[in-house]
Amino acid sequence: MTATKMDGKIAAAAIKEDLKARVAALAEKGVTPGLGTVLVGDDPGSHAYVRGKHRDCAEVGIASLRVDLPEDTSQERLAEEIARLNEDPACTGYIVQLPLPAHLHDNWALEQIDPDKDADGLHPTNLGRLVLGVEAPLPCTPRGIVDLLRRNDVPLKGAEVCIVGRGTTVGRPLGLLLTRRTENATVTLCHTGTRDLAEHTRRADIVVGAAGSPGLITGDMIRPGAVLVDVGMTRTEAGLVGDFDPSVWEVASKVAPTPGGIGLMTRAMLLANVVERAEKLAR
Ligand SMILES: Nc1nc(=O)c2c([nH]1)NC[C@@H]1CN(c3ccc(C(=O)N[C@@H](CCC(=O)O)C(=O)O)cc3)C=[N+]21
Repeated sequence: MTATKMDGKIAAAAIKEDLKARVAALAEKGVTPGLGTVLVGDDPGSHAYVRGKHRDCAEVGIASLRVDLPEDTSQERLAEEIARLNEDPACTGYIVQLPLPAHLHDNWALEQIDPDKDADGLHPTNLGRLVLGVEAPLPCTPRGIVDLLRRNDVPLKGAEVCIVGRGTTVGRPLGLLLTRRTENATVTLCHTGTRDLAEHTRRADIVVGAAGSPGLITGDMIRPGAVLVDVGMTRTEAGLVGDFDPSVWEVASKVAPTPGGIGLMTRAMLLANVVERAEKLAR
C-alpha cells in the first residue's frame, strides 16, 4: 500500500478563494480586514514565514501592516509597538512572530496582545476560552489540522488520535480541539516522558507528529491504514524534514506531509481568523 497525500496546497487554495469572496463582501460594508505582524530580529526562517503571510494577505485582499524590529529591541519598545497595534483600528488582527529573541519572553508578549485581535489564538484568554468551550479565535495549526482531515473525509467522531508533542501552539491545544463535543475524538497526548511511544502510536487511527524530532515515527510504529498528520518541521541539509520517517508511506492510508501539508493550512487559518474578526466588527 502507498498512502495518498492530504494536500495542504489544494485545501489552502480553496480556503483562500472562500475568504477572498468574504473580504469582497466586507468591502461593500466599508470594512477592510488588516493583519499586523511583529517580527523581532533577523532569523531568516522567521522572515520567510512573515513574507509568506503578507503574500497571502495580498492574494485575499487583506491589508497588511508590518512591524520589523531589530534583534536588540527592549521589552519596553516591543510593548509600545504591541500597544499601538491594540489601538490601531486598521489592524483587525495581528501576530507576534515566535520565537522571540531570548531576552524577550514569548508568553509575556502573548499576554500584551488584545485577546480580540489575537490572530494566532494563543493569548491565554483565548486558550482559556478553548478549555471552557466559549467562542474564540482558535490556534491556527490545530484548526488547520482539523480542517484538512475534514476535507479528506477522515472521520473524527470516536477516532483514536495519538498526538506526539505537548507544545503550546500545536499538541496541547489540538488535544482540546479534538475532544470538543463537535469533534468527539479520543486523544492520547504523548511527549518525551512517554514510556513506550510505539505502544500508543500503534493503537491510533490518526497519528499527529508535533514533536519536532526528524523521522521519530517509523512505519513499524503505526497501524496499517492509519491516517498521519506531520506537523514536525526541522531544517536539515536534506531540506525541511518532518516527524515521520518516509517508511510510513507504505503503511498509512493518508498522509499530510512536511512540506506541502499543515504549514500551508496554518497560514490559511491565520487569514480565516483575521477575516472572521472583521466580520464580527461589521455586524
Ligand atoms: N506567532 C506565530 N504564529 C505562527 O503561526 C508561527 C510562529 N509564530 N512562528 C513560527 C511558526 C511556523 N509557522 C509556519 C507557517 C507556515 C509554514 C509553511 O508555509 N510551510 C510550507 C513551506 C515550507 C518551506 O519550504 O519553508 C510547507 O510546509 O509546505 C511553515 C511554518 C508558523 N509559525
